[in-house]
Amino acid sequence: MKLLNCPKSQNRGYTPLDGEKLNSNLEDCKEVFNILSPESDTEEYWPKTHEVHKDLRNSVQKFYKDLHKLAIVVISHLENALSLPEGFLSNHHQSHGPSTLRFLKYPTQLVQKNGAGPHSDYGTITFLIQDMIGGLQVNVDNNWVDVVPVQDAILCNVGDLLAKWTEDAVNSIVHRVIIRANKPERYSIAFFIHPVDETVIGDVTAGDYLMMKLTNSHKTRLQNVHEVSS
Ligand SMILES: O=C(O)CCC(=O)C(=O)O
Ligand SMILES: [Fe+2]
Repeated sequence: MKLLNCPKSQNRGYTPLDGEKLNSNLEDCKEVFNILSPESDTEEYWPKTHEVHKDLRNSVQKFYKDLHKLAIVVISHLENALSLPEGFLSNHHQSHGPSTLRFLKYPTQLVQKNGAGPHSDYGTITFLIQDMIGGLQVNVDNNWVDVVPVQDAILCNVGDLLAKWTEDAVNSIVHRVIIRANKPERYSIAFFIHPVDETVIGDVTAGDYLMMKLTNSHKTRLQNVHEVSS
């Protein structure tokens, strides 16, 4: 199956195993497929329809919309819990905004390897769905603690912009993925909920912050099209 590589200035489409570093000091070992909102999604980044199930794109777009609705509910509850005015956070999110749905695959390794380097997520909140293989860890007081997979659970992480926005009433958490030796390949899905680009948070706009973080994590891309085993 052929997939168009993610352009450096954007966060969409396919990123190969060596295409991204979530922590500048470490090579990641993961494949990624990102989609933006259905309104800004274009066919060119998808595999050709004869290579995948014909409903794949529609189902993923519907999944995006459902997750976005759920995110607005969670963000509204957060406003309430943090005694913020109604709409203070939620009004700055739109279903056709820059939130990103990401599918990740971590291949089997013979020795333990870094899957995704230590980082915090960039946006408002992240929903994370992981399979039962394990390897996700959060950093608590300088110790790595396993996030033990729970069937059908959705994890919710606080992102950097939400921490800034709430003046650290909530904090983004540093996390990573390690690939333990001889484990089956691991799959996860992340939905990054980002405010619309022009939202001013502290001394930055959400769009500028996101662009700065994404540009740092994307390595130089040498090829445009990748042949991917399905
Ligand atoms: O695969 C995972 O469980 C985590 C991925 C992640 O943290 C990310 O893509 O930001
Ligand atoms: Fe993350």
